[in-house]
Amino acid sequence: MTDQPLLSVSDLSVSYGPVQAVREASLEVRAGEIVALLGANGAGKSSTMWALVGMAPRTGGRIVLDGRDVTGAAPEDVVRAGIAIVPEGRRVFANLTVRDNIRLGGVARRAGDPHGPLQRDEVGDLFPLLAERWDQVAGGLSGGQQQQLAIARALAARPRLVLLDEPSLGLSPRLVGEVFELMAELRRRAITLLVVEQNVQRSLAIADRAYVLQGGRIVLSGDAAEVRDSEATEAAFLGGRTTTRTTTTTTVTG
Ligand SMILES: Nc1ncnc2c1ncn2[C@@H]1O[C@H](COP(=O)(O)OP(=O)(O)OP(=O)(O)O)[C@@H](O)[C@H]1O
Repeated sequence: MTDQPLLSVSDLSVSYGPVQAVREASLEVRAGEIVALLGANGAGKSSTMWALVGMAPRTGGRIVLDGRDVTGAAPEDVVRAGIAIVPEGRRVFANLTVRDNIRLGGVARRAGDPHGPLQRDEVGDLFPLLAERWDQVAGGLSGGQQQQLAIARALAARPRLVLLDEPSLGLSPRLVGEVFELMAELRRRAITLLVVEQNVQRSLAIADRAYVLQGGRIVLSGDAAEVRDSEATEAAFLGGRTTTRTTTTTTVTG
C-alpha cells in the first residue's frame, strides 16, 4: 500500500432538485482495502456511490482516483480510469450468455491494459459455476449466480476499484453468506472494494474500515471494529432519515 489513497473524495454533495442527498462527504479508500459505506435507508449511500462514477447529480466536491482528478468526468471515462460498479439488483443482461455479459464488461477496460480480456479460466478460478455455464444465458442463472456474474462483469474491466451497491440484497441467507465470502476472497486477491450494505454486522466483519452516513453526512468513520463498537453507529441506524445530531467521529489515522 502506498501513502496516497487509491480513491480520495472530498466534500462531495449530491442533490436531486431540492432534495440534498449527500452533504459534503469526504472519504478515502486505500489500495487493497474493503471499505464499507453504511447507513439507514435514505442516508445517501447509493447517491454517494453513483456520484463517484458520474451518475448522480453532484453539486460539489472533488473525486481523485490514484492521483487523477475524475471529478465531472463522463461515466465511461471514469470506468476506463479504473472504477467499476456493480449495481444493486444485479442487472445482468438476461438474454445474453455468461460469456457475452463478461465480454461487455471488458469493453470498458483501461486504455493500454496489458492483460487483455478476462478469460474463461480466470473467471472459473473465482467463479467455477460461471465457467461451467459459460455459454448459457444469464437469465437462467440463480440469483446468487447472477450476482456472481454482475461482479465478474465488473472485474472484466480490470478495474482498480470495484464499487458494490447492496450486493447481498434480496438473496437467501445462504447466498448472502456466499457473497460476503466472495468479497473476502476478492480482498485476499488485492482487489479494492467500496461496498454499500445494509447488512451492517457482516459488512464490518469483512471490512477494513467503514464510514457511516446519516442524513447525507458522514457521522462516523474508522476501523471496522471501532465503528462496530461505537454507539454512534447504532444511533445512525435508529435515527433513519432525520438530520444528524451525532457528531462523534473517529478519525482515520495512518
Ligand atoms: N433519483 C432520485 N430523485 C430524487 N430523490 C432521490 C433520488 N435518488 C435518491 N433520492 C433521495 O436521496 C436520498 C438518499 O437516497 P439514497 O438512495 O442515496 O440513500 P441510500 O442510503 O442508498 O438508501 P437506500 O438504502 O434506501 O437505497 C433519499 O432521500 C432519497 O429519497
